[in-house]
Order: sequence, then C-alpha cells, then structure tokens
Amino acid sequence: MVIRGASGQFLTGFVLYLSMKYSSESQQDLFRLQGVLVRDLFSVEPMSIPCESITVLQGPSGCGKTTFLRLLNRMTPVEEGEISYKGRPLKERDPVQLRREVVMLAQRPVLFTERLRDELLAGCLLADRPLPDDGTLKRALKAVNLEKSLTDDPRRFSGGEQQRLALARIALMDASAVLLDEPSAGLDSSTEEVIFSILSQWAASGKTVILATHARDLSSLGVVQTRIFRQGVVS
Ligand SMILES: Nc1ncnc2c1ncn2[C@@H]1O[C@H](COP(=O)(O)OP(=O)(O)OP(=O)(O)O)[C@@H](O)[C@H]1O
Repeated sequence: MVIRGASGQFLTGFVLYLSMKYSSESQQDLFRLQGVLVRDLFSVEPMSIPCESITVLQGPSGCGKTTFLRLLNRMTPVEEGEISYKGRPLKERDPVQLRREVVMLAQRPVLFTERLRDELLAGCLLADRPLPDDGTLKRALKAVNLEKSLTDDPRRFSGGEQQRLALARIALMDASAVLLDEPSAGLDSSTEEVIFSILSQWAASGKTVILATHARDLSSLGVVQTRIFRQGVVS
C-alpha cells in the first residue's frame, strides 16, 4: 500500500512537471531565443516572447531591429543559436506557412492593387484563407478608423491611411504573430496613438505583437515588454 501510494505520488508529480514544462514552452511562449548571434551586429540574451503580448524593440538606427524581426519569420536565417516557435525549432518550419502565421509589416506598406477591396483581399489570398465578404471588409476598415469606399484607389491615400489599410489587411489574415517595423514612422502623434491602440486590441484578442519603434510615448500600447539594443547586446 505504502509503495503504491509513493509511486503514485511520484508519477502524478512527474506528469504535472511535464505538463507544466510543455505548456510553458508551447502555449505561453510563442518564441524562445537561446544563444542567438547575428554576424558582428548583435547577440541576444536568452529570452522568450509570450503569446498575446506586446514586445517593443528599441535602439539606435542601424543596431539591428529590422534584422531581429526578420529572424522571427525566417526572412533572415538563424546562423548561431536557436529560435523556437510554439515549442519547435523555427528552422523546421516551412517558411511559406510560417509567414502566413507570423506576418511582417514593412516600414513602408507595400500596395499590390488599385482598389481598396482587392488590397484588403490580397492578404487573405497570400494567407490562403477564404475571401471575406464586403461587410467583413468594411468592419475591418472601421476597426482601424479608415472611412473609405472599397472602390477607392489606395495609392492616393496618405501615409497614415496606407499604414492603417495595411493593418486592416493583416487583421483579416488572422495571423498568430505580427512583426511591425516602425509602424508609426513619419506619422503624427495622434495617428501613432490610433495605430498603437489597434496593436493593443490585437494583443488583447490573442495576437502576439512585436514592433520596432523609435516612439517615446508607448502608453497607448498598454502593457509591453521592452527589449533594448545596447552595445551589441539585446536584453
Ligand atoms: N541582408 C543584410 N546583409 C548584411 N547586412 C545587412 C543586411 N540587412 C541589413 N544589414 C545591415 O545590418 C545593420 C542593421 O540593419 P537594420 O535594418 O536591422 O537596423 P535597424 O535597427 O532596423 O535600423 P533603423 O532603425 O534605421 O531602421 C545595418 O548596418 C545594415 O546595413
């Protein structure tokens, strides 16, 4: 009786340990970085990026923020160290599928078409998702505070409007993580605030947001973890 009880307790403890380990690696942390070193540019202290969080990358121009973002969707290969995504090595992931889940928004939004409707659908086509109807597209525009007709030409939009269009396009893709390279660069502070509060809503609704920014006021982003590039080390 005693022996069975003891072994039962051990087994329960062991299973509990395994399930905690599994859940901490695959559910709570979307990315884990260990021993990552990029050329002579920077090294990364061991870090994790939790699911449904906002991580802000800060540092002077040229320190490697864009390069860091590109590591996370395999646009830049990891040469030293290891990055895991959802508990599995990133290098084992199919890059095309990975970039449907971990979507990157470049510093200047790339426009593919001459009609707002097609522009919004372009993300879904890339992500191989069913195409939403006009009602869904209009709701996505409303969520980013963009009052435009679906037949408008996005090439005539202002920089801030194009940036919000790019956010709506990403929202429709239903990505698990979004990498943003200075999403408010060159925009006024009220547009920056709108963009940051959209990112905050994304994190609250289940997306993981990682952005490089020079912005000083991060209050409209809500709770963030900040990673600073200093003297070749990201900590
Ligand atoms: N593919 C590449 N091969 C070699 N060097 C590169 C490559 N891409 C960028 N670099 C260099 O790596 C350094 C870091 O560039 P990166 O764009 O990551 O910096 P950043 O912190 O995002 O800068 P900024 O704030 O100005 O956008 C720069 O010196 C850049 O010239």
